[in-house]
Amino acid sequence: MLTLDNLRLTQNDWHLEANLSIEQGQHTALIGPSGAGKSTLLAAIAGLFAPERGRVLWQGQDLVQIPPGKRPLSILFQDQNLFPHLSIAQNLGLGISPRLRLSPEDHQRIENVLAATGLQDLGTRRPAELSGGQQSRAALARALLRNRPLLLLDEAFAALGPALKTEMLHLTETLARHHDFTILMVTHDPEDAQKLCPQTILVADGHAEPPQPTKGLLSHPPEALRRYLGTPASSC
Ligand SMILES: Nc1ncnc2c1ncn2[C@@H]1O[C@H](COP(=O)(O)OP(=O)(O)OP(=O)(O)O)[C@@H](O)[C@H]1O
Repeated sequence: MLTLDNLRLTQNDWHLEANLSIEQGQHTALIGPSGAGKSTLLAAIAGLFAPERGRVLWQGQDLVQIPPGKRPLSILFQDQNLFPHLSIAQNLGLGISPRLRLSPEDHQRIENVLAATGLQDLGTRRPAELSGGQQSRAALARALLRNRPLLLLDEAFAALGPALKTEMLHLTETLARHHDFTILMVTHDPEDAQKLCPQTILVADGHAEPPQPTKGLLSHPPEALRRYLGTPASSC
């Protein structure tokens, strides 16, 4: 279980508070107005942003003192952060050994995740030689190889066209179910939340609310969400 306990994040005069839990294996969307703090919340969970107070607990262990690279999670951004001068297989290998000292078993694991993400035979290419969708697959492959139980997606597929984005969401869901990953996904698209996430955290007005069923939240949005979605009050 992921628990945000009395968490408070601050940047200048902006604040966000969170008191909530997410069961292991759940797929949860974060949705809310621009600037509400969705990315900052993910960054705090990942250890890239220090909270003013509170705890981030995974399976009861407080992560706040654990450096980002050692936390039980992977984070995917829209900018896939692949090293341009390395092949895709080498980019993946860095996740196993920063000096690319890889055993035959490591090479086999890399081949396996490339196959699982539909990138078999593309491991020798550099990122620039892949399409946007294939680069997204490579970033997902890297997260799979890390095999950390919590997967944070910060608008990871937002730059892809609608069909490709849906394909990536389905692939992510299938692989996450297979590995029993817990997913937290920031999205601006309510349809993404509905496709992948049975529950959603609303981030608005200085609070990250406990998760609610996505369907109910989107069909009866509270005022802050209605303003953000542009839903007329009469339709609710
Ligand atoms: N480097 C920074 N220095 C100071 N304030 C920042 C910085 N980055 C973000 N903020 C502020 O922190 C708040 C939360 O920003 P954040 O990017 O987390 O929101 P968001 O909900 O992810 O927005 P969006 O949907 O537009 O990506 C905003 O008010 C923003 O202006």
